[in-house]
Amino acid sequence: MPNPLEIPVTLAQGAVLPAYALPGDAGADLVVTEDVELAPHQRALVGTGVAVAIPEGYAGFVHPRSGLAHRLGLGMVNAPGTIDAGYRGEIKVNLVNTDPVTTIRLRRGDRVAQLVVQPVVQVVFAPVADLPASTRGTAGHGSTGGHGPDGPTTTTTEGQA
Ligand SMILES: O=c1ccn([C@H]2C[C@H](O)[C@@H](COP(=O)(O)OP(=O)(O)OP(=O)(O)O)O2)c(=O)[nH]1
Ligand SMILES: [Mg+2]
Repeated sequence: MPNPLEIPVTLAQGAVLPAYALPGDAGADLVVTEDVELAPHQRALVGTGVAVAIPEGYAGFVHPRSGLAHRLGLGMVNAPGTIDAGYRGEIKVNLVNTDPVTTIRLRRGDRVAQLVVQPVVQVVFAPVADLPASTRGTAGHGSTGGHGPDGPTTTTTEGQA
C-alpha cells in the first residue's frame, strides 16, 4: 500500500485538516467546529468540518483521545466510530461526558478525537454445518483467568447508606 496514502479532503468554513501531532502517530487529530458544553453524563453529536473520500479497501476509525478521557472523562459513545470508504458526509463525533459531577466545556478548534485509517477486508460469510476445531473452542468471557485466585474484585454502592 502507498505510504503515505493520499486521501481527498474537503473542509467546511473554519475547519482544519486532520493532522498527526507527531511523526509516526496512528491517529490524525480532529477538532470540533463549535463550542460544546456537556453536563455530567450528557452526550452530543458534534461536527468536525471534515469530509473525506477513503479509498476502497480502507476505513477510518474515530477514536477518543486518551488525555481528555483521563483528565476530563470525555468519551465517545460509539468508540471507535467507523467511517466507511463510501461516506462523503462530514465526520461527526458522538461525544459523551462520563464524569458524574463536572461539566466539560469544549471550545471550537479543540482537538477532541483522532482518525485512524486502516486497511479492511470484506469477507464472504459462508454458512456451514460445523466450524473447524480450534484450541479455544467455545471458551470465552474470562475463560483463561487473569482475575486473581478469588475472581475479579468488584465494588458496589448498592445497599450502602
Ligand atoms: O463516529 C462516527 C461514526 C460514523 N460516522 C459516519 C460515517 C459512517 O460511514 C456513517 C455510518 O456509520 P455507521 O455505519 O457506524 O452507522 P449506522 O448506524 O450503521 O448508519 P448507516 O445505516 O448509515 O450505515 O456515519 C461518523 O461521521 N462518525
Ligand atoms: Mg452502518
